[in-house]
Amino acid sequence: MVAAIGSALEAPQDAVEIDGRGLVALPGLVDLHTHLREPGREDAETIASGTRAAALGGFTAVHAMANTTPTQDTAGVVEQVWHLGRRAGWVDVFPVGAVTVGLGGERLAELGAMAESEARVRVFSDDGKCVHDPVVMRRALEYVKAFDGVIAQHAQEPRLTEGSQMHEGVVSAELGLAGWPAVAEEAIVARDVLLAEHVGSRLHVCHLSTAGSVEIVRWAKSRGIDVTAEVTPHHLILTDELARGYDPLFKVNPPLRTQRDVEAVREGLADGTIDIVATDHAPHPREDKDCEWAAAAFGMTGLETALSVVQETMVDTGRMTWADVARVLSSAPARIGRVDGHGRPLAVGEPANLTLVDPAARRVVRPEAQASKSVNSPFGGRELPGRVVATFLRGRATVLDGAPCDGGSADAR
Ligand SMILES: NC(=O)N[C@@H](CC(=O)O)C(=O)O
Repeated sequence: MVAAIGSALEAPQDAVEIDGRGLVALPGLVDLHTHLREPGREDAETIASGTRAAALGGFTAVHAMANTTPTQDTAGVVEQVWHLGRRAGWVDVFPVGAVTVGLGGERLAELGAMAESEARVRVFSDDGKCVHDPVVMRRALEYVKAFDGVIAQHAQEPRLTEGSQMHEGVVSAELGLAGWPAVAEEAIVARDVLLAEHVGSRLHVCHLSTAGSVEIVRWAKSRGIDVTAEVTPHHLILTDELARGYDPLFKVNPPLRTQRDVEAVREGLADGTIDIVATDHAPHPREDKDCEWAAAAFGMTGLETALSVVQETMVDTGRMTWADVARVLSSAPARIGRVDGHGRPLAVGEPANLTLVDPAARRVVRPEAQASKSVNSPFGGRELPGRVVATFLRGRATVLDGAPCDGGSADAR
């Protein structure tokens, strides 16, 4: 808990002192969209390794996506993930529940049991797959109203994206790779905001990536529809031009779009149409990325670079203040996920979930030196601004001097 704020405070003798000159203090960051891969793909990431990466990125809470093996579609599996998160001790792990059994898109999973479980699930998503059947989506939206849950939709019309490899446009035509058209995202976003309005429920749009989706969400909000949206760091900075080298590090779902889309999502984030930045940290082992483009997995890591990318694209360009960063990376995701004790203002009596950032620092990203078990970062070798100096979870340092406090977690080493 924050005991006091001010200058010339009486600190206990054994207190650790940190020189905060030049640093920005943010409420601990909250990620609404992380793939921790455990259970099932511990070769890509474990809850311990992924949450250690999260702490190094300045996070104190992450939502763990449901596309694990077994799927997080029962109270038993979400409780297992929740317990493993507690045991690792780096951040609070909030499991996301699957919307449908096995992400199959047909039968609703046991949403109520997951909500009532020890994990207290409030965010439900088939992320990686779209809940494409409008009747199933409608039922899910209706069902979660009972416990103030939210459906986080991976907006991808499946028929329009069969075999898709990258954004459909000039570059895909030139490279001869099957395209993933913007309309495949926008058609689902448009349908879902109308469904959310119809049943009076809460909708969250995962990794929104096109200019058209920004316009639809802007329209929906102006109509009073209860919709929120996220953008990933990579969609704020990278474009489909990067596919020209056929390097699968740049293969991701939804795909990297055009410069016009990048401009639109930046503008949408700055004006509040897009509520949050979420990492969509999607670790994959080398063998799933060191192969030809068409065979490679979709996804990129992001927990350890997210804050730097937001600084580069939004703060250093003058589009947002650090107070806005606290909103889009902490208070708003905490509110959408209905998590207690995170995303709170830095004030006396509040839990000391806190991140200290040095905005003047610069560093070259070295994926091999990161804490994630996987190295599929699209930023390897790139210089980015900002450095997380310290992270505190309920007053306990998880990161100090930019290094993990491994004593905090027996499982994480
Ligand atoms: N974002 C990605 O490219 N990949 C995600 C799931 C997905 O959204 O396809 C993953 O789980 O790897």
